[in-house]
Amino acid sequence: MKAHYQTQGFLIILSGPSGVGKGTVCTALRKRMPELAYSVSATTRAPREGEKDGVNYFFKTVEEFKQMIENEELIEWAQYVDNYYGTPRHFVEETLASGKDVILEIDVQGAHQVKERFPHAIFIFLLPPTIEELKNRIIGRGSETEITLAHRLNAATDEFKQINQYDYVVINDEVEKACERVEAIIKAEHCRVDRLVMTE
Ligand SMILES: Nc1nc2c(ncn2[C@@H]2O[C@H](COP(=O)(O)OP(=O)(O)O)[C@@H](O)[C@H]2O)c(=O)[nH]1
Ligand SMILES: Nc1ncnc2c1ncn2[C@@H]1O[C@H](COP(=O)(O)OP(=O)(O)O)[C@@H](O)[C@H]1O
Repeated sequence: MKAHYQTQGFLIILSGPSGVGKGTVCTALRKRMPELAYSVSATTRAPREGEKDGVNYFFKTVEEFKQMIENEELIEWAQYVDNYYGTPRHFVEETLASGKDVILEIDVQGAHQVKERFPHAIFIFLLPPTIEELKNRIIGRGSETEITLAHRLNAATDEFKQINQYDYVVINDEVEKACERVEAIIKAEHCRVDRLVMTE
């Protein structure tokens, strides 16, 4: 008898409201788990100070983004507060096939689409300890005007309602603790009985 784990990598979805700390937790997680591949999204949003094309996002014009949708180059895409965001297909499929796990840091609408196409993906909802803290984090980041802040908080109220569609919830009270929880989830998922492959 030979036992081994499934050789295809796992698709991990880290989602949750804007400002909860998805980017921060993902960056810290990649330090803890360098074997985890991170999918860089395409967006029509303007780069923030310090953001680099191909590192934080692939920055696209609306025309370029629409062409990517047309060519089926995205596994999911969503319009979020006036901009388009989407996950390039090629990198995700190639990396999973090579046996590496891939993490997507995407909004709740996108996570919903991924669930339809990749039902075995691992869905994690990152939750702020309180709404007040969520607001403070968005304000603290200094990236929003009063109007876009209000839009993001409104979107968050709808996003919380989707929490039951996720496999796991991780409260982002402290970055390191949240990372430990996500790491524990990924490691446990690798040992699930339905991931086991037995041969003679
Ligand atoms: N559906 C989808 N959402 C994405 C993607 N990339 C980023 N997002 C989400 O879009 C929202 C806005 O992202 P961004 O403007 O960078 O703001 P921030 O995440 O709040 O810093 C966030 O909820 C992101 O997680 C993607 O490829 N697909
Ligand atoms: N656990 C935490 N405690 C305090 N501040 C945090 C925590 N996680 C993230 N932050 C801060 O909150 C803000 C939003 O985080 P960010 O990673 O940009 O969120 P998201 O990617 O979900 O929009 C940033 O200023 C970040 O430094």
